[in-house]
Amino acid sequence: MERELALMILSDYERNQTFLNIALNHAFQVQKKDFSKELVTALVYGTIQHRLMLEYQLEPSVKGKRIKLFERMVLLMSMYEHLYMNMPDYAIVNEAVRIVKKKRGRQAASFVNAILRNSFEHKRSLDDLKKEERLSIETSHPLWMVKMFIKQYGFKTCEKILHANNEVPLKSARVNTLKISREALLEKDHRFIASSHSEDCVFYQGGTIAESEAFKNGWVTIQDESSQLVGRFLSPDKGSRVLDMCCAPGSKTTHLSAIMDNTGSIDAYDLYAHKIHLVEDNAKRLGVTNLTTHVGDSTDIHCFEGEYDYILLDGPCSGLGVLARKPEIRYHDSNAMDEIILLQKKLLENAYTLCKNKGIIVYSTCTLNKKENEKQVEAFIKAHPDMHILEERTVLPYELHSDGFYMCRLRKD
Ligand SMILES: C[S@@+](CC[C@H](N)C(=O)[O-])C[C@H]1O[C@@H](n2cnc3c(N)ncnc32)[C@H](O)[C@@H]1O
Repeated sequence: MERELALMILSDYERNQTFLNIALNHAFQVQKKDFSKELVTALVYGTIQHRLMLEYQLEPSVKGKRIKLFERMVLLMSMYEHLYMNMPDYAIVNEAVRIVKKKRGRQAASFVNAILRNSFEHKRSLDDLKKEERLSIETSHPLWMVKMFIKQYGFKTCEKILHANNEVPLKSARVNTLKISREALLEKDHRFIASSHSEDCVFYQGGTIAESEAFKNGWVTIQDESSQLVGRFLSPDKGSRVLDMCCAPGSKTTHLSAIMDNTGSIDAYDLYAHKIHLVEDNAKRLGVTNLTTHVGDSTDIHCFEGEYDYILLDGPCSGLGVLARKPEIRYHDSNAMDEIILLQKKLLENAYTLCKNKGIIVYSTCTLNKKENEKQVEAFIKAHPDMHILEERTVLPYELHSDGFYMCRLRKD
């Protein structure tokens, strides 16, 4: 049951080039029978997370053969179970053959059977590969990304980042202090434990956070710990005027409201109407009342120029800090990054125009690509000598077992 469902999700992902969480949520919603969500999630995410290693191991047995999409996903998932799930080989092969026979017929099943038996018997060594290629296959990150991280962070740090990207992310949430204190939440539900690194963060040891009473009551919202650091990095004063230029789905906007205790005002923009609805739903659940949402292009907002006390620009980015949560991002086309860098530059330019004198801007991204982070800010302050860096921080994914994040606080004066 779980394996069939996981294969359906993997095939949907592969065919439609969708995001894994979207494919997963869709399948979970339509599935009526009882099944282990945890096992399906582990099979799907694990297969995509380790894809390069799985393909490397299968390559000698499949070389030159045309393989249909469904069979390809069966081979990858079975190889994942073989290498990473501690399952006996006969059980993996029997299940794969049963499923392929049911969906594709006898011939396809015997094809899969032969390939799996052959590749399970002959584990391929990585010893002859160059250092960078070996790291690329071993951790399943494309070679261009490995080279980029080595260049920007050095080999040792790069190695730690890549391994951290293959860990299972913690179930983190932010306590919504508009409704409850962290102490009171911990008292009410012992499945939450406090993080020692930041004041609003808790980790959940129960099932799904979104199904907990605490979530339904608006006491917590799902947010990674490093993302929570961004709101505190801006720390707008109570009663101040705040602009959030790229707000959806609203994790940081609603955090800013909590920090301001619902005082002052927040204008929150996003380019897409359907995403603004998510922000509004979150704001309602969390009891946020100082927020006005707008659908709009933040490179092109002209009202209230020079009037905002605080601006958050948590803009679009390549997402290379969240590869544990969204493993599929690592296989995206690297050329898209140049376009994003240009968009970030335009957004920063407009942040400058909208910020008042002595105002504060926090620029943040969930990527570790320095061209989108340090280099972007460097070019920005060069163009605007009245902007000064107050503090700059990069959180690497292995430091707090969180997403990787970059944040920079700047003042205009
Ligand atoms: C990293 S996400 C923001 C996450 C959000 N700050 C949070 O914490 O929930 C970037 C957002 O920027 C939005 N975006 C992209 N280009 C934009 C633009 N030109 N103007 C406004 N929003 C934009 C995207 O739709 C996306 O929702």
